[in-house]
Amino acid sequence: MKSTALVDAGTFEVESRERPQPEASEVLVDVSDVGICGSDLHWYDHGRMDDRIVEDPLVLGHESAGRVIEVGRDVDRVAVGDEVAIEPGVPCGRCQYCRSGRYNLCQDVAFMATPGTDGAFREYVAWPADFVYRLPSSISTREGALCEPISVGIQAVRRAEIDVGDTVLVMGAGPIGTLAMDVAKAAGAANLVVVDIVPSKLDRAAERGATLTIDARETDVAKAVRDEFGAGVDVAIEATGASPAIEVTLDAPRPDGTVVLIGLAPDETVPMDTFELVRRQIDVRGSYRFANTYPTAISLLTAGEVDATGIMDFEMSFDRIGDAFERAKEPDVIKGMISMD
Ligand SMILES: NC(=O)c1ccc[n+]([C@@H]2O[C@H](COP(=O)([O-])OP(=O)(O)OC[C@H]3O[C@@H](n4cnc5c(N)ncnc54)[C@H](O)[C@@H]3O)[C@@H](O)[C@H]2O)c1
Ligand SMILES: C[C@@H](O)[C@H](N)C(=O)O
Repeated sequence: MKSTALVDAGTFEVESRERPQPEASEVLVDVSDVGICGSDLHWYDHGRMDDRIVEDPLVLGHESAGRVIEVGRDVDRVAVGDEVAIEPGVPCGRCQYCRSGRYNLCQDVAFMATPGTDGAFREYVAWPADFVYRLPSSISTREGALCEPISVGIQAVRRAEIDVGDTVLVMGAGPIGTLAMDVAKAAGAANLVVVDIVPSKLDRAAERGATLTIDARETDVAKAVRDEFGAGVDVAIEATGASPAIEVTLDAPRPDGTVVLIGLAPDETVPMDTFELVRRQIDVRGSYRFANTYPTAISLLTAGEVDATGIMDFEMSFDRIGDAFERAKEPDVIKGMISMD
């Protein structure tokens, strides 16, 4: 089968590999669509992330979907011919986090497109059947591939415990912030404030339902929020990973409000006014990956509550993966897709 691996920062190599054989509990998926995630771009640009280094060729891509073409002998939850979304992280199933349903915190997880676990930029993936989800006929595999970033949004909204009628600020209108906004709306948020520094992304957020958009380069966000909503927002979700944006997000909630941090700022130390956080009794929560979210993502797509297609800016074929990665880095792009067929 054809596969594309990152061999060094900025260098992909097309490889011919053995087509994988599914084990008894696995399925073989003919991959049809893969989204390009910011972390794929990070691996591509730097060949490393925090203390993890790409030493052996690594297949990127962890937002994927396709068609089941073979099933292992113990598999009965999906069948040959089913279109499925692939959940990219397979946890150990034995640790305290797995056993309590918080498998996103498993320390022994095999997560696609991180050193040691190949991702989906290859023709076929053999994957545990428990981590593939059948897509209804109304959902395309292109949309299904985006169950992954939708799941990041669902996890954050669950962590935020959003209530009906809440005012929610989302910092960052990239794929994660935009999809988190959709999920927050589906969870009952009445006012959705979206902040970014790219005007076209703010326009798109307004088109899909943001009630207020703020350009952080021109406006004092905390003041704008207080002018509009008095004491501040109920919930602020950080989805940029940029230090100045994280600082502003921490300042956005009303007393007793909540901040959920999704954005990763791996090389930065972010100043935090702990006195103010304590005085205003703010809950600051991290949100890491996701657990038990794929069925919800599929339901939200089916109900039309999340618009995955609306964030897709372009689709390129597998043989143009290098061009696609370069295009995906442009600031106006929210999501680039690779069509594997
Ligand atoms: N916690 C997790 O499980 C998890 C999962 C996926 C992604 N992430 C992280 O979430 C963050 C967002 O992911 P993404 O793929 O949407 O990233 P992205 O880079 O595509 O989007 C980030 C957005 O933030 C905007 N931005 C940058 N600086 C800003 C500032 N100072 N003020 C306002 N907006 C600003 C950018 O213009 C962009 O639209 C990243 O840090 C990513 O690593 C975390
Ligand atoms: C969760 C996933 O989207 C993220 N990029 C990660 O690697 O953790």
